[in-house]
Amino acid sequence: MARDYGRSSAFRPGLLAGKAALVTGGGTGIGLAIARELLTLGCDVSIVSRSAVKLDAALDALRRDGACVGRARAQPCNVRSEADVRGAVAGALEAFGRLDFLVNNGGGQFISPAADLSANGFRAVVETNLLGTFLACREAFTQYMREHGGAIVNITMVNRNGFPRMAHSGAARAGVLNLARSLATEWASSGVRINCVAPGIVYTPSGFENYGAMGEPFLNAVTPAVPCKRLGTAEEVASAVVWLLSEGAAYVTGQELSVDGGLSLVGYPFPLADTGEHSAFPVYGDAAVLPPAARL
Ligand SMILES: CCCCC/C=C/C(=O)SCCNC(=O)CCNC(=O)[C@H](O)C(C)(C)COP(=O)(O)OP(=O)(O)OC[C@H]1O[C@@H](n2cnc3c(N)ncnc32)[C@H](O)[C@@H]1OP(=O)(O)O
Ligand SMILES: NC(=O)C1=CN([C@@H]2O[C@H](COP(=O)(O)OP(=O)(O)OC[C@H]3O[C@@H](n4cnc5c(N)ncnc54)[C@H](OP(=O)(O)O)[C@@H]3O)[C@@H](O)[C@H]2O)C=CC1
Repeated sequence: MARDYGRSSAFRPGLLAGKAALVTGGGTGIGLAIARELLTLGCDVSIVSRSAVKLDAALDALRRDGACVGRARAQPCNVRSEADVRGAVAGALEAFGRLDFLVNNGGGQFISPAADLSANGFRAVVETNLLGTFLACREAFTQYMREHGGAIVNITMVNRNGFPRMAHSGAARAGVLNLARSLATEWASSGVRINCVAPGIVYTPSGFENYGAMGEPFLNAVTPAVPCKRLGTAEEVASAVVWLLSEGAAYVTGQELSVDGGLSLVGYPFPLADTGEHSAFPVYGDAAVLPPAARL
């Protein structure tokens, strides 16, 4: 029987009652699923992103959702803007009086061979994913968590072997993980934990719209490469985020949890065939000993 993951939770009801969270990119896809899960467990949630239209639609859906127990609010914020991020954290605190949890989910990238990336395109992706995460962490810490403790989860990406055609994003996400490790140590004395969740390929209509015509061929190529033979759901990512925020993860900090159906165990999100011809790759020794099947 199909289960409605969007309206139920694997966690006990009321688990996060009396807590408050800020979720960046909380109006769509994975961020919206995280907001919904937190609200279902009794947490008050501020969602922020650039588009007021997306935020309004999300807020409307969350407020109509009978499973959402906590209070929801929204505030436009571009995480690349220091002033916006400062205002988003201040707004969340003003509304709910506390900020126990921060989820840095807002982000993204575009597909491009590295050789074609402009400096501005590289900068846009690094600013969105790495600078934006840093700014939100710093503001949450200085405005509230330094005195009161808290838990932070950053959404990164399965990319430990790099991410061909998304080199800008792979570099930024690796930076986010290293940032998390530094902050986990620096801020431990304030009772702040910080971890990352690295999704594999998760189907979100909003996320894949971003890739236009390139999205479908990618899906066709990647699904067979996942050991679980399917893509992930936003709710599967949200569930991992909630566990890391919860007191059940009290001894976990500075870590990255992959939610990827095993994809990180077997290679790249992009099939190697997609990275071009390899006949130019040099050989040392006698190339003639390699049978045809050993050299494509
Ligand atoms: C199919 C593979 C899936 C793999 C798994 C991953 C899935 C996901 O992550 S799903 C999430 C998808 N959602 C998003 O990515 C949404 C957020 N993304 C964005 O907003 C943009 O990608 C952004 C991060 C680049 C920010 O855009 P914006 O601030 O609007 O950027 P500008 O228009 O100011 O452009 C700056 C710079 O970047 C170049 N650029 C932007 N888009 C593209 C593109 N599609 N292709 C090539 N270049 C692009 C743009 O040209 C600018 O550079 P210059 O022209 O040199 O000034
Ligand atoms: N889906 C997948 O397979 C994977 C996704 N991820 C990451 O997970 C996160 C969520 O992705 P997903 O839900 O799939 O896709 P979405 O496109 O639905 O989510 C991206 C969200 O980030 C927000 N956002 C983008 N740029 C900014 C910005 N500058 N300031 C504030 N908010 C911003 C967007 O809202 P708005 O446009 O209103 O600003 C949107 O809500 C992203 O960081 C994504 O890269 C990682 C690995 C795989």
